[in-house]
Amino acid sequence: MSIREISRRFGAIQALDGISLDFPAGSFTALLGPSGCGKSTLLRLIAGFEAPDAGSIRFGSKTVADPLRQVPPEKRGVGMVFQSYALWPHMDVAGNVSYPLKTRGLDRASIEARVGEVLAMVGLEGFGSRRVDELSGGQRQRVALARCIVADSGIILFDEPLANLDIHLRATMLDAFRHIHRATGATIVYVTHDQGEALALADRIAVLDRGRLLQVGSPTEIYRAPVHVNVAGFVGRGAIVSAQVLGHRDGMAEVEVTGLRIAARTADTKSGPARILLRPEALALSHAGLRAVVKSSTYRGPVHELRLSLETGEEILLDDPQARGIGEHVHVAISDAWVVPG
Ligand SMILES: Nc1ncnc2c1ncn2[C@@H]1O[C@H](COP(=O)(O)OP(=O)(O)OP(=O)(O)O)[C@@H](O)[C@H]1O
Repeated sequence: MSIREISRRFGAIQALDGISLDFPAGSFTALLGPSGCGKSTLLRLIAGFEAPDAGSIRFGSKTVADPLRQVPPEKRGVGMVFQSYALWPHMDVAGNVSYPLKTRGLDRASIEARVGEVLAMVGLEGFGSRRVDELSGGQRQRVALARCIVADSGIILFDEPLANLDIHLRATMLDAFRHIHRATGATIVYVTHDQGEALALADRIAVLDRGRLLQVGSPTEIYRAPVHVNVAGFVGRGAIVSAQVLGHRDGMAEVEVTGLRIAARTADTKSGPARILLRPEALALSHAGLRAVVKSSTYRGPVHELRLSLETGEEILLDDPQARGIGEHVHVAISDAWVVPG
Protein backbone atom coordinates (compact mmCIF):
# COMPACT_ATOMS: atom_id res chain seq x y z
CA MET A 1 0.00 0.00 0.00
CA SER A 2 1.28 3.50 -0.69
CA ILE A 3 0.03 7.00 -0.10
CA ARG A 4 1.27 9.91 -2.18
CA GLU A 5 1.11 13.61 -1.34
CA ILE A 6 -2.07 13.21 0.68
CA SER A 7 -3.69 16.39 2.01
CA ARG A 8 -6.93 16.83 3.92
CA ARG A 9 -8.29 20.08 5.32
CA PHE A 10 -11.23 20.61 7.71
CA GLY A 11 -12.20 24.30 7.48
CA ALA A 12 -9.20 26.23 8.73
CA ILE A 13 -7.38 23.10 9.98
CA GLN A 14 -4.90 21.40 7.68
CA ALA A 15 -5.22 17.91 9.23
CA LEU A 16 -2.83 16.31 6.70
CA ASP A 17 -0.34 18.28 4.65
CA GLY A 18 1.25 16.46 1.71
CA ILE A 19 2.05 13.12 3.32
CA SER A 20 3.77 10.38 1.29
CA LEU A 21 4.39 7.02 2.89
CA ASP A 22 4.85 3.44 1.68
CA PHE A 23 3.54 0.49 3.66
CA PRO A 24 5.40 -2.60 2.39
CA ALA A 25 3.31 -5.80 2.26
CA GLY A 26 3.41 -7.52 5.66
CA SER A 27 4.90 -4.52 7.47
CA PHE A 28 3.70 -3.33 10.88
CA THR A 29 3.75 0.47 10.94
CA ALA A 30 2.88 2.53 13.98
CA LEU A 31 1.63 6.08 13.39
CA LEU A 32 2.81 8.10 16.34
CA GLY A 33 2.39 11.73 17.24
CA PRO A 34 0.75 14.19 19.62
CA SER A 35 -3.00 14.62 19.85
CA GLY A 36 -4.43 16.31 16.76
CA CYS A 37 -1.42 15.56 14.50
CA GLY A 38 -3.60 13.75 11.94
CA LYS A 39 -3.15 10.05 12.80
CA SER A 40 -6.83 9.11 12.84
CA THR A 41 -7.52 11.17 9.71
CA LEU A 42 -4.85 9.23 7.85
CA LEU A 43 -6.35 5.93 9.02
CA ARG A 44 -9.85 7.03 8.00
CA LEU A 45 -8.53 7.95 4.55
CA ILE A 46 -7.00 4.48 4.15
CA ALA A 47 -10.25 2.86 5.33
CA GLY A 48 -12.29 5.03 2.97
CA PHE A 49 -14.34 7.02 5.52
CA GLU A 50 -12.72 10.26 4.33
CA ALA A 51 -11.64 11.40 0.88
CA PRO A 52 -8.36 13.26 0.26
CA ASP A 53 -8.39 16.86 -1.08
CA ALA A 54 -5.20 16.05 -2.95
CA GLY A 55 -2.98 13.01 -3.44
CA SER A 56 -3.71 9.33 -3.93
CA ILE A 57 -3.87 6.03 -2.06
CA ARG A 58 -2.99 2.77 -3.79
CA PHE A 59 -3.44 -0.81 -2.64
CA GLY A 60 -0.91 -2.63 -4.81
CA SER A 61 -1.50 -1.36 -8.35
CA LYS A 62 -5.10 -0.30 -7.65
CA THR A 63 -5.89 3.34 -6.85
CA VAL A 64 -8.55 3.36 -4.12
CA ALA A 65 -8.64 7.11 -3.54
CA ASP A 66 -7.72 10.31 -5.26
CA PRO A 67 -9.66 13.59 -5.52
CA LEU A 68 -11.75 12.17 -8.40
CA ARG A 69 -12.19 8.54 -7.34
CA GLN A 70 -13.19 7.03 -4.02
CA VAL A 71 -13.62 3.25 -3.58
CA PRO A 72 -16.20 2.81 -0.75
CA PRO A 73 -14.97 1.30 2.55
CA GLU A 74 -16.79 -2.04 2.13
CA LYS A 75 -15.06 -2.60 -1.22
CA ARG A 76 -11.55 -2.00 0.12
CA GLY A 77 -11.22 -5.27 2.08
CA VAL A 78 -9.60 -3.47 5.01
CA GLY A 79 -10.00 -4.89 8.54
CA MET A 80 -10.41 -2.49 11.45
CA VAL A 81 -9.92 -2.83 15.20
CA PHE A 82 -11.00 0.36 16.90
CA GLN A 83 -11.22 1.46 20.51
CA SER A 84 -15.00 1.22 20.35
CA TYR A 85 -15.06 -2.35 19.18
CA ALA A 86 -17.87 -2.03 16.59
CA LEU A 87 -19.30 -5.45 17.41
CA TRP A 88 -22.98 -6.46 17.38
CA PRO A 89 -23.78 -6.71 21.11
CA HIS A 90 -26.93 -8.82 20.65
CA MET A 91 -25.05 -11.55 18.73
CA ASP A 92 -22.86 -14.19 20.30
CA VAL A 93 -19.12 -14.32 19.70
CA ALA A 94 -19.35 -16.88 16.88
CA GLY A 95 -22.05 -14.79 15.16
CA ASN A 96 -19.83 -11.71 15.20
CA VAL A 97 -16.75 -13.54 14.04
CA SER A 98 -18.47 -15.56 11.30
CA TYR A 99 -20.24 -12.56 9.75
CA PRO A 100 -17.66 -11.93 6.98
CA LEU A 101 -17.82 -15.64 6.01
CA LYS A 102 -21.62 -15.76 5.84
CA THR A 103 -21.66 -12.93 3.33
CA ARG A 104 -19.38 -15.09 1.16
CA GLY A 105 -21.84 -18.00 1.12
CA LEU A 106 -19.62 -20.65 2.74
CA ASP A 107 -21.29 -23.84 4.10
CA ARG A 108 -22.00 -24.15 7.80
CA ALA A 109 -19.41 -26.80 8.65
CA SER A 110 -16.56 -24.85 7.04
CA ILE A 111 -17.69 -21.67 8.80
CA GLU A 112 -17.75 -23.42 12.19
CA ALA A 113 -14.35 -24.95 11.65
CA ARG A 114 -12.79 -21.64 10.59
CA VAL A 115 -14.40 -19.70 13.47
CA GLY A 116 -13.12 -22.29 15.98
CA GLU A 117 -9.63 -22.05 14.53
CA VAL A 118 -9.55 -18.26 14.67
CA LEU A 119 -11.01 -18.05 18.19
CA ALA A 120 -8.19 -20.35 19.33
CA MET A 121 -5.70 -18.06 17.61
CA VAL A 122 -6.83 -15.04 19.67
CA GLY A 123 -7.08 -17.04 22.91
CA LEU A 124 -10.90 -17.29 22.98
CA GLU A 125 -11.29 -21.04 22.54
CA GLY A 126 -14.76 -22.16 23.67
CA PHE A 127 -16.17 -18.60 23.76
CA GLY A 128 -18.30 -19.02 20.59
CA SER A 129 -21.69 -19.06 22.31
CA ARG A 130 -20.97 -16.24 24.79
CA ARG A 131 -22.83 -12.97 24.30
CA VAL A 132 -20.59 -10.03 23.43
CA ASP A 133 -22.11 -7.81 26.13
CA GLU A 134 -20.98 -10.36 28.76
CA LEU A 135 -17.34 -10.02 27.76
CA SER A 136 -14.55 -7.87 29.21
CA GLY A 137 -12.95 -5.06 27.19
CA GLY A 138 -9.95 -7.19 26.28
CA GLN A 139 -12.13 -10.11 25.24
CA ARG A 140 -14.17 -7.82 22.98
CA GLN A 141 -10.95 -6.59 21.39
CA ARG A 142 -10.07 -10.19 20.66
CA VAL A 143 -13.45 -10.77 19.04
CA ALA A 144 -12.87 -7.74 16.79
CA LEU A 145 -9.41 -9.08 15.99
CA ALA A 146 -10.83 -12.54 15.21
CA ARG A 147 -13.33 -10.96 12.82
CA CYS A 148 -10.49 -9.25 10.91
CA ILE A 149 -8.58 -12.52 10.67
CA VAL A 150 -11.62 -14.43 9.43
CA ALA A 151 -12.24 -11.81 6.76
CA ASP A 152 -8.66 -12.43 5.63
CA SER A 153 -8.02 -8.72 5.36
CA GLY A 154 -4.68 -8.04 3.74
CA ILE A 155 -4.62 -4.68 5.52
CA ILE A 156 -5.63 -4.27 9.17
CA LEU A 157 -6.01 -0.84 10.77
CA PHE A 158 -5.82 -0.38 14.53
CA ASP A 159 -6.93 2.93 16.06
CA GLU A 160 -5.74 3.22 19.67
CA PRO A 161 -7.03 -0.30 20.35
CA LEU A 162 -5.61 -0.44 23.89
CA ALA A 163 -6.65 3.03 25.03
CA ASN A 164 -9.32 1.88 27.47
CA LEU A 165 -7.77 -1.35 28.72
CA ASP A 166 -5.91 -1.78 32.02
CA ILE A 167 -2.15 -2.22 32.09
CA HIS A 168 -2.17 -6.04 32.41
CA LEU A 169 -4.62 -6.52 29.58
CA ARG A 170 -2.53 -4.19 27.45
CA ALA A 171 0.51 -6.45 27.84
CA THR A 172 -1.52 -9.53 26.90
CA MET A 173 -3.06 -7.79 23.90
CA LEU A 174 0.39 -6.65 22.71
CA ASP A 175 1.35 -10.33 22.56
CA ALA A 176 -1.89 -11.14 20.72
CA PHE A 177 -1.25 -8.40 18.11
CA ARG A 178 2.31 -9.62 17.53
CA HIS A 179 1.09 -13.18 17.14
CA ILE A 180 -1.65 -12.19 14.68
CA HIS A 181 0.80 -10.19 12.61
CA ARG A 182 3.12 -13.19 12.34
CA ALA A 183 0.29 -15.64 11.68
CA THR A 184 -1.57 -13.63 9.03
CA GLY A 185 1.23 -11.68 7.32
CA ALA A 186 -1.23 -8.76 7.03
CA THR A 187 -0.02 -5.21 6.46
CA ILE A 188 -0.78 -3.48 9.73
CA VAL A 189 -1.17 0.24 10.41
CA TYR A 190 -1.44 0.97 14.10
CA VAL A 191 -2.36 4.38 15.48
CA THR A 192 -1.28 5.21 18.99
CA HIS A 193 -0.04 8.12 21.02
CA ASP A 194 1.70 5.69 23.36
CA GLN A 195 5.33 5.52 22.27
CA GLY A 196 5.97 2.41 24.42
CA GLU A 197 3.35 0.53 22.42
CA ALA A 198 4.83 1.75 19.12
CA LEU A 199 8.40 0.81 20.08
CA ALA A 200 7.34 -2.62 21.34
CA LEU A 201 5.11 -3.63 18.44
CA ALA A 202 6.00 -2.03 15.17
CA ASP A 203 8.77 -2.77 12.73
CA ARG A 204 8.44 0.81 11.46
CA ILE A 205 7.35 4.00 13.17
CA ALA A 206 6.06 7.05 11.31
CA VAL A 207 6.06 10.20 13.45
CA LEU A 208 3.54 12.89 12.49
CA ASP A 209 3.34 16.45 13.73
CA ARG A 210 0.72 19.01 12.70
CA GLY A 211 -0.27 17.07 9.60
CA ARG A 212 3.27 16.49 8.39
CA LEU A 213 5.46 13.41 8.39
CA LEU A 214 8.61 14.14 10.41
CA GLN A 215 10.34 10.77 10.18
CA VAL A 216 9.75 7.15 9.28
CA GLY A 217 12.16 4.45 10.38
CA SER A 218 12.73 1.40 12.53
CA PRO A 219 12.06 1.82 16.27
CA THR A 220 15.83 1.92 16.92
CA GLU A 221 16.42 4.56 14.24
CA ILE A 222 13.63 6.72 15.64
CA TYR A 223 14.92 6.32 19.19
CA ARG A 224 18.66 6.61 18.54
CA ALA A 225 18.78 8.98 15.58
CA PRO A 226 15.72 11.25 15.48
CA VAL A 227 15.94 13.69 12.54
CA HIS A 228 13.91 16.42 14.20
CA VAL A 229 13.76 17.88 17.72
CA ASN A 230 10.03 17.09 17.88
CA VAL A 231 10.73 13.40 17.19
CA ALA A 232 13.45 13.40 19.85
CA GLY A 233 11.12 15.09 22.30
CA PHE A 234 8.20 12.83 21.56
CA VAL A 235 9.85 9.39 21.56
CA GLY A 236 11.63 8.14 24.65
CA ARG A 237 12.90 10.04 27.67
CA GLY A 238 15.87 12.33 27.40
CA ALA A 239 16.95 15.92 26.98
CA ILE A 240 18.06 18.14 24.15
CA VAL A 241 20.80 20.57 25.11
CA SER A 242 22.74 23.22 23.22
CA ALA A 243 26.29 22.42 22.15
CA GLN A 244 29.04 23.40 19.68
CA VAL A 245 30.22 21.01 16.98
CA LEU A 246 33.99 21.67 16.75
CA GLY A 247 34.84 19.21 13.98
CA HIS A 248 34.49 15.64 12.78
CA ARG A 249 36.61 12.53 13.10
CA ASP A 250 35.92 8.90 12.07
CA GLY A 251 32.29 9.66 11.26
CA MET A 252 31.68 11.16 14.72
CA ALA A 253 31.24 14.80 15.68
CA GLU A 254 33.55 16.40 18.24
CA VAL A 255 31.20 18.35 20.43
CA GLU A 256 31.57 20.76 23.33
CA VAL A 257 28.77 20.81 25.90
CA THR A 258 29.17 23.46 28.59
CA GLY A 259 32.96 23.08 28.66
CA LEU A 260 33.07 19.28 28.28
CA ARG A 261 34.33 17.72 25.02
CA ILE A 262 32.67 14.52 23.87
CA ALA A 263 32.21 12.47 20.70
CA ALA A 264 28.66 12.38 19.38
CA ARG A 265 26.95 10.41 16.61
CA THR A 266 25.87 12.61 13.71
CA ALA A 267 24.23 12.46 10.30
CA ASP A 268 26.00 15.46 8.79
CA THR A 269 29.32 17.29 8.70
CA LYS A 270 28.16 20.72 9.83
CA SER A 271 30.13 22.59 12.48
CA GLY A 272 28.97 25.35 14.81
CA PRO A 273 26.02 25.67 17.17
CA ALA A 274 23.95 22.49 17.45
CA ARG A 275 21.54 20.65 19.68
CA ILE A 276 22.39 17.25 21.06
CA LEU A 277 20.14 14.53 22.42
CA LEU A 278 21.17 12.91 25.69
CA ARG A 279 19.26 9.76 26.73
CA PRO A 280 19.25 8.81 30.45
CA GLU A 281 20.91 5.43 29.80
CA ALA A 282 23.94 7.20 28.25
CA LEU A 283 24.54 9.29 31.38
CA ALA A 284 26.05 8.32 34.72
CA LEU A 285 27.15 10.15 37.83
CA SER A 286 30.93 10.29 37.88
CA HIS A 287 33.95 11.98 39.46
CA ALA A 288 34.42 14.18 36.41
CA GLY A 289 32.25 15.42 33.57
CA LEU A 290 29.42 17.89 33.17
CA ARG A 291 28.76 19.91 36.28
CA ALA A 292 25.14 19.76 37.38
CA VAL A 293 22.84 20.31 40.34
CA VAL A 294 20.09 17.90 41.41
CA LYS A 295 16.66 19.46 40.87
CA SER A 296 14.53 16.43 41.69
CA SER A 297 14.90 12.74 42.46
CA THR A 298 11.95 10.47 41.71
CA TYR A 299 11.81 6.75 42.45
CA ARG A 300 10.84 4.83 39.29
CA GLY A 301 10.92 1.16 40.19
CA PRO A 302 14.51 -0.05 40.27
CA VAL A 303 16.06 3.39 39.65
CA HIS A 304 15.78 6.96 40.80
CA GLU A 305 15.17 9.37 37.97
CA LEU A 306 17.26 12.48 38.61
CA ARG A 307 16.44 15.77 36.98
CA LEU A 308 19.65 17.77 36.86
CA SER A 309 20.26 21.38 35.99
CA LEU A 310 23.38 22.29 33.97
CA GLU A 311 25.33 25.55 34.26
CA THR A 312 23.41 26.86 31.23
CA GLY A 313 20.12 26.32 33.06
CA GLU A 314 19.21 23.45 30.70
CA GLU A 315 18.01 20.23 32.30
CA ILE A 316 18.94 16.59 31.72
CA LEU A 317 17.55 13.27 33.00
CA LEU A 318 19.63 10.49 34.47
CA ASP A 319 18.80 7.18 36.19
CA ASP A 320 20.76 6.39 39.33
CA PRO A 321 20.52 3.43 41.73
CA GLN A 322 20.43 5.86 44.68
CA ALA A 323 18.18 8.70 45.68
CA ARG A 324 19.98 12.08 45.72
CA GLY A 325 19.34 15.22 47.69
CA ILE A 326 17.89 18.30 46.01
CA GLY A 327 20.64 20.89 45.50
CA GLU A 328 23.45 18.29 45.57
CA HIS A 329 26.34 19.13 43.18
CA VAL A 330 27.30 16.24 40.88
CA HIS A 331 29.32 15.43 37.75
CA VAL A 332 27.90 13.55 34.80
CA ALA A 333 29.79 11.33 32.34
CA ILE A 334 28.34 10.97 28.83
CA SER A 335 28.80 7.70 26.93
CA ASP A 336 26.57 8.44 23.93
CA ALA A 337 25.04 11.52 22.32
CA TRP A 338 23.31 12.34 19.02
CA VAL A 339 23.57 15.61 17.11
CA VAL A 340 19.95 16.38 16.17
CA PRO A 341 19.92 17.57 12.53
CA GLY A 342 18.56 21.00 11.61
N1 LIG B 1 -14.47 15.78 10.92
C1 LIG B 1 -13.69 16.78 11.32
N2 LIG B 1 -14.10 18.06 11.31
C2 LIG B 1 -13.30 19.08 11.69
N3 LIG B 1 -12.04 18.91 12.13
C3 LIG B 1 -11.55 17.67 12.17
C4 LIG B 1 -12.35 16.53 11.78
N4 LIG B 1 -11.58 15.42 11.93
C5 LIG B 1 -10.38 15.83 12.41
N5 LIG B 1 -10.35 17.17 12.55
C6 LIG B 1 -9.21 17.97 13.01
O1 LIG B 1 -8.07 17.57 12.29
C7 LIG B 1 -6.91 17.48 13.13
C8 LIG B 1 -6.36 16.07 13.11
O2 LIG B 1 -7.29 15.20 13.79
P1 LIG B 1 -7.01 13.65 14.02
O3 LIG B 1 -8.23 13.09 14.67
O4 LIG B 1 -6.57 13.04 12.75
O5 LIG B 1 -5.79 13.69 15.03
P2 LIG B 1 -5.13 12.52 15.89
O6 LIG B 1 -3.66 12.64 15.67
O7 LIG B 1 -5.77 11.23 15.59
O8 LIG B 1 -5.49 12.99 17.36
P3 LIG B 1 -5.83 12.13 18.71
O9 LIG B 1 -4.56 11.46 19.08
O10 LIG B 1 -6.24 13.18 19.67
O11 LIG B 1 -6.94 11.18 18.33
C9 LIG B 1 -7.38 17.94 14.50
O12 LIG B 1 -7.06 19.30 14.64
C10 LIG B 1 -8.88 17.74 14.47
O13 LIG B 1 -9.52 18.65 15.31
